[in-house]
Amino acid sequence: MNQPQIEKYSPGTVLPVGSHQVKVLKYLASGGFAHVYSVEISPPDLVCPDNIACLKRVVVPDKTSLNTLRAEVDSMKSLRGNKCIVSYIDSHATKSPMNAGMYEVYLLMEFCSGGGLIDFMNTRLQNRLQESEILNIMSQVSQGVAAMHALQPPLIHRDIKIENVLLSKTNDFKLCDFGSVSGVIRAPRNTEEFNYVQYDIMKNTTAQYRCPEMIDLYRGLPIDEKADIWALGVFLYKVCYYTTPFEKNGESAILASKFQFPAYPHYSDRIKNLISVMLRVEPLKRPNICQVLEEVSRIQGIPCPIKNFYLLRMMEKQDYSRASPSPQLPPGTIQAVEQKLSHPPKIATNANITSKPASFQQMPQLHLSKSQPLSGQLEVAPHIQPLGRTATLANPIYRSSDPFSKLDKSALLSTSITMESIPSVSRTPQLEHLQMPHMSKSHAVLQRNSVSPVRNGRGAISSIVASNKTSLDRGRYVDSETQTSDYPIGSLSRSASRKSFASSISSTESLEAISTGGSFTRKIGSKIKKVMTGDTRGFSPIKSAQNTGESVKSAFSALRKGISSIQLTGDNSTRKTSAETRKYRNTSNNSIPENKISSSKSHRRSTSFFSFVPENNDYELVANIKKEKRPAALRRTSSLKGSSSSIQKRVKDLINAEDVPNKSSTSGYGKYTDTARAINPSNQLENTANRKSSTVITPIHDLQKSKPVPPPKPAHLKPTLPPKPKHLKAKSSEVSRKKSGTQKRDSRQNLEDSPFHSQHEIREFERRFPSAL
Ligand SMILES: Nc1ncnc2c1ncn2[C@@H]1O[C@H](COP(=O)(O)OP(=O)(O)OP(=O)(O)O)[C@@H](O)[C@H]1O
Repeated sequence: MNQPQIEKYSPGTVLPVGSHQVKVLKYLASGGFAHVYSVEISPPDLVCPDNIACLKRVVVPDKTSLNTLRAEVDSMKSLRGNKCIVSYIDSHATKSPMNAGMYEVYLLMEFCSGGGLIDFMNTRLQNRLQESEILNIMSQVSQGVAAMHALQPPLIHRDIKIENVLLSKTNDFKLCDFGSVSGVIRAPRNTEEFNYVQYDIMKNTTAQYRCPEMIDLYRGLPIDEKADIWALGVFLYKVCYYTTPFEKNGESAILASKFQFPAYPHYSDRIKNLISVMLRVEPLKRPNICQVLEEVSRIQGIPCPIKNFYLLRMMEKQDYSRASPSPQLPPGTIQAVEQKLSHPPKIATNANITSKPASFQQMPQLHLSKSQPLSGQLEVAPHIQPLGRTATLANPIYRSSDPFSKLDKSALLSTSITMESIPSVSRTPQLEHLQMPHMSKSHAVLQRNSVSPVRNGRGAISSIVASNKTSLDRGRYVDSETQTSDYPIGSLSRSASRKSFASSISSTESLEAISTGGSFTRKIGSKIKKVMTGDTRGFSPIKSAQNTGESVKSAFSALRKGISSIQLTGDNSTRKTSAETRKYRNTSNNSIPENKISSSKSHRRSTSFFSFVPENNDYELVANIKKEKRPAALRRTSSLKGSSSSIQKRVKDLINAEDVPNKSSTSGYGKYTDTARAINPSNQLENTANRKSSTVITPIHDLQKSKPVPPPKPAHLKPTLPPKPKHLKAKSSEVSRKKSGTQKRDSRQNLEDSPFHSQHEIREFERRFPSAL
C-alpha cells in the first residue's frame, strides 16, 4: 500500500472515535501502517476501568484500503471480550481532512501497558524464560487463537508472531494485530488464482512463520487453521530459544520442516515434542488448537481452560443426523462425555525426543489407562450416528424456534473462560447468516461483495476462501459464510436473531455500523469471500467437517475403540454406516509404516497427534519414530469385521471407562471430511424438505448421484498453474511429489506412485476425502 505520510498527534489532542471522545496522552509506536497512541477515553469502557485506552490511527489512500481495514475492525469486534485478545472498544472512519480522497480509520482498543512480548523477552536475555513461564505464555496465546478458530466460519490470524503478542497491565499475554486475518483460503486452481494467493500471502504473513503450504502452493492445500498452528509452533520455538527454527536455511528447511533444538536453554521433551508436532509438514498431522491447548495444560498440570469445540461441533452434527433408526445411545451419554471432557487426564511423559532434526517425524502416542476417563483428545469415528438425544447438545433443527438456543447451549457447554468469553456478539451475526433461507441470502451477500477487498493491513487484497473440494463445489469458490450453512436453522426467526444481536451489543455499535461499515455479515463476508474467478460460488456443506475432522477424530479415538468393529449386518442404516466407515478408514491413514500395520493395531493409530492405548493405568506420551510412506491405510482391509458388539454398548462401556478395549484398531486417520455422510438415508427426506426453506446439511452423495458427470475437459481448456520453480521441487518424503515439474493433480494420476488401482478409485477418493490428498 502506498502509505501516506501523516503527522503525529501531539499530547492533549482531543478527537471523537465512534461514540467516544479521546484525548491523546502519548505517542507509542508506529506499526507498518499506523500510528499508535495511549489515550484517555470518555465515557469509560469496561475493558479499561482506568479510562486509558490505545488508539490506532491509520490513513488509507482509497476505499479499497478502507474496506480492508474494516475487516480488521470486524475481526476484533467478533473477538471482543476474550481475555487473551486485545479488546476492541470503538472505531471510526472519516474522509481525511488533510489528504483529499483519502480516509482515516481510528481504532480504539484496550491498552496493553506491559508492552510487547518481545520487550519482555529482551529483559531476559541472560536469564532465559523458565518452562513454566513459556507454558503460561503459550497457553494464553493459544486461547486467543482458539477463540478465532472457534468462530464459524473460523478466522485465521495468519500473522501469529512474537511481535503480535502484548502484555496487559495485569501481566496477561494478549494476541493483537488482526490486520492479516482471513477465512480459510482454498488452494489456487489456475495461474490467476495462484498469483493472487501468492501475493496475498506475501503481503500478510511473516516469512519465518510461513508454513510449507503457504510457500509451496503447488501442494494444492488450503490455508486453514493449521497454518496458524504452524506459526504457533514457530512462536513457541522462538519463545524458548529466541530464534526461529528455520532462521538459517529458510524456505527449503521450512518445506521439509528441518530444524534442530539448541542444547541451551534446556526444556522438557514434552515441550519439544509439542513444537515438533506443530511443525509437521503435513497440515493434517498437526494438532488443532484445542489439542495444542490440552497438551499445554497437561504439561502445566492444570485443567484445559477450553472445551474442545471441534469435538462438540461434531457431536452436534452427529446429533442432528441422529434422527434415524440407527443405534442409539442411552440418555445422558453426551452429558457424560462432556463431564469427562472437562477433566482431562494427566499424562506421564515418556517422550524420547532428541534434538535431531528428524524430531518432527516422531509421532507421539498417548497411552490411556483403562481407568482413565475419556478426554478431549479421543478420536471420533465420523460414522457414529447417534450421539444422544439429549437436550444439552440440542439438535440444531430444534433451534429454529429459539434463536438463543445456540448461545444457551454454548454457555451450557462451556465452563471455560475462553469459550464463555467469546461474546455473543461474535456469534449472533453468524446466526443471522445461518437463519437465511438456503443459499439465497448468502448468495446475495456474496454478490454484493463480489469485488470486496480484504483488510490486509499491507494492501488491499481479498482472500480466496477455501471451499474444500467436493463434487458439488468443485471448480467454484465458496465463501466461508456459506460453509456454515450446513446448520439447519430452519425457520429461525431473523428478527429474533437480530434482536438478540442488537441486545447483545452496546449502543455504540449502531454508530460503528454507520461509521465503519455495514453489517457484520456483509463486512466479514467481504473479508472472506472469493473475488477472483468468475465461477459461481458454491455451497460447501462439508467445509466445516474438513476443518474439524481431525480434532474430532482425535477427540474420539477411545470412542472408536469401542466401535472399531461395526456389524456389517443389520438394518440399512447400520450397514451404510459401516460401509462408510470402512471407506473412511481405508482411505485416510496415510502414513502408517507398512511393517506395523498387520502386526500391531496400536500402530495404526500412530499418525494422529495423540492417540490412546490403554496401558499401565496411566497416560503416557511416547515418541514413536516412524517412516513416512505412501498412504498405507489404503491397503488396509476390513478392520471393521468380526465384532458383534453394538455401538451403544461399546460407547457406554467407554463412557464408564471400565472396559476400554485393550487395543484400538482405528487411529491415525486423515481429516474426516465428509460430514454429510453421517446422515442416514432415513434423514435425507427430512433434509430435502428442510432445504427448501432453510440451510441444511446436504447429503453430498445423493446430490452427486443425481448430478450428471460432466465430460472431461479438453486438455487445452484445463486451468493451469504456472510452472513450479526449482526450489520448490520438494525432496521431502513427507510430501510425495515424485515427478518433478508436474503438478499435484497430475501426480495423482500416476498410478505407479499411488496406492490406487484405477483412475476411478482416485476420483472416488478425491470426491470423498478431498483434503486428504
Ligand atoms: N493495544 C495496544 N496497547 C499497547 N500498545 C499497542 C497496542 N496495539 C499496538 N500497540 C503498539 O503498536 C505497535 C504497532 O501496532 P500494530 O502491530 O497493531 O500495527 P500494525 O500497523 O498492524 O503493525 P505491523 O507492522 O506489525 O503490522 C505494536 O507493536 C505495539 O508496540
